[in-house]
Amino acid sequence: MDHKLLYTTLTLLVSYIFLRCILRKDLRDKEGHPIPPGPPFRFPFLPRYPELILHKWTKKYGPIYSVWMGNQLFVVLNEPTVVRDLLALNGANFSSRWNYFMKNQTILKGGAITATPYNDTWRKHRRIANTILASKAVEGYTATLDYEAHMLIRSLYHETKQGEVPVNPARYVGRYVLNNMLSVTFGTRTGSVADPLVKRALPLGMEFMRLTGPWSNAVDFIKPLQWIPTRTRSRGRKLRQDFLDVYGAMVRLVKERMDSGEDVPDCLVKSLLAFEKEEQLSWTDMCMLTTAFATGGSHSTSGTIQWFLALMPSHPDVQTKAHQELDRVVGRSRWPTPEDEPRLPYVRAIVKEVLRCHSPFWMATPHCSDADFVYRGMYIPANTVMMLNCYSLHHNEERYVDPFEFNPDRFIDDNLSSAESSKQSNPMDRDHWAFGAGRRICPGMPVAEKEIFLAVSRLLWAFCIGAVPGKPPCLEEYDGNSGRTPLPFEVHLVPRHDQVGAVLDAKEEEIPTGLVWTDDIDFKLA
Ligand code: HEM
Repeated sequence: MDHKLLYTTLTLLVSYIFLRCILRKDLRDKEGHPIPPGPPFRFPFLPRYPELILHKWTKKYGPIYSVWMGNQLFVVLNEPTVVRDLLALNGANFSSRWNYFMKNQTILKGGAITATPYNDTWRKHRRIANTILASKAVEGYTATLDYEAHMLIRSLYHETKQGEVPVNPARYVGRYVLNNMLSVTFGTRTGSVADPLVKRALPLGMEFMRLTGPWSNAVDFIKPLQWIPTRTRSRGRKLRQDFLDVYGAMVRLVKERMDSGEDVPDCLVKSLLAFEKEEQLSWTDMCMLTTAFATGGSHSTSGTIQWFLALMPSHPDVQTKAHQELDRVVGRSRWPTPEDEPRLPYVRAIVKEVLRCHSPFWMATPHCSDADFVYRGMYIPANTVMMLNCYSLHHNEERYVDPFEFNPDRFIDDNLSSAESSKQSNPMDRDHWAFGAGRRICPGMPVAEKEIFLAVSRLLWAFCIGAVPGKPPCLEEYDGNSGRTPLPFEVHLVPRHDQVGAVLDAKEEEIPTGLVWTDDIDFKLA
């Protein structure tokens, strides 16, 4: 073979390999059904704010399309009927999880419910979560949620010196939802934003959201990168250890309280310890299940309340309407209670609109298919990642008039809870998709909605929420790759009327029975 021929052959070979690496693969099943259409290239990761490029593809390729991430096929679902048909009606096939390197293999190692494949272990863990989080069980936590919402508003009122000093609400809101989750999970709470557990637990949640974007880590899609000891991989391993240390110490504490004969309030760990043998729960199972509640349940809810606070300064008209409703229904001599919820349709509508406009997860949590499937003449192979594209679903012009406008009025006649709404037969009638879909739908919906309602209604009852001059909260960019929270911002919380202080301080409420202050406890944090 002369040099020229060798050179040409090598060039052709390299070009062939290169093109195989960057061009999409056209898969078909035995009957010739093609995979859903999609962009012509493969990607090692998608750039920051992937929802923007995905939405452009929705406009181009329609209600269902496919994307190759390295050698892994993703199918993106953008229209309510398609989501219903695949994730709900064919849930037996589309309820597993893909084995992401960072989230599923490194940090959660297939645990914490959310990373568990669709199998008997998932069924067992999900049953436990459903029991703790069912609407009926949530009634039992109402006194705690009520108390924590009061403490949230009161600490904001005093620590901002009645509206004089602007505040970054992240720590306050973070502690509010963390305390709720600590009560539900461990039967305990923290005493102040300076508590070591607040300082330790909130950053762990943030680190998890930064490390686990469904599109953002090249290491998830390019296998050889998984063998290299990168900084990201070390961060993932450290985070797992931190989860085990922090929440392991908390589980141990509940066990000690129970062993010493203390009457620990009903909580997740109490149930886990009761079912430990019967359900064959390992120590790691228990630590990871509590991590799912304390981290997954806190960050998402806190993000939603922070988005609400970030949105309000640029929507004085919305605040005025909410204030009028609150004055009419609740008055100024008391604050709104959980019982007021059905009579505050505009406040409820604000909560739904925040979840639509600023879902804490634009891509929910991806599902995965177990077996080959054909839908509308398109082939979806086994082990395909099924992506619920909340961004496109929430900006669908057919479902929402002026979808990019923040307009709570669109939900004014919607008196269903999110859990009820998700069960409607016409998927176009569902309020929003922030809690996911199908068999893996968020089991925390009832408690999350109650927490958000209490915080939002009381913030509106107590304050006019305004921007710091020259520093409006940013509504376009955000922090996190899977869960998203606003970039750090400050607001002025100006008491709305002269009875706010008197009502907030009227009585020193008692901590709901059995909850102990963590200040008094040696947490043995590693
Ligand atoms: C605004 C608040 C919340 C939002 C937006 C939210 C959203 C989600 C989403 C999108 C999923 C994935 C659903 C799917 O795979 O289709 C999920 C799963 C989950 N959520 Fe939530 N969530 C919130 C609050 C909570 C709370 C308060 C808890 C617990 C107390 C919780 C516990 C869970 C668990 C355990 C899963 C895993 C379910 C499974 O894989 O079977 N979430 N959530």
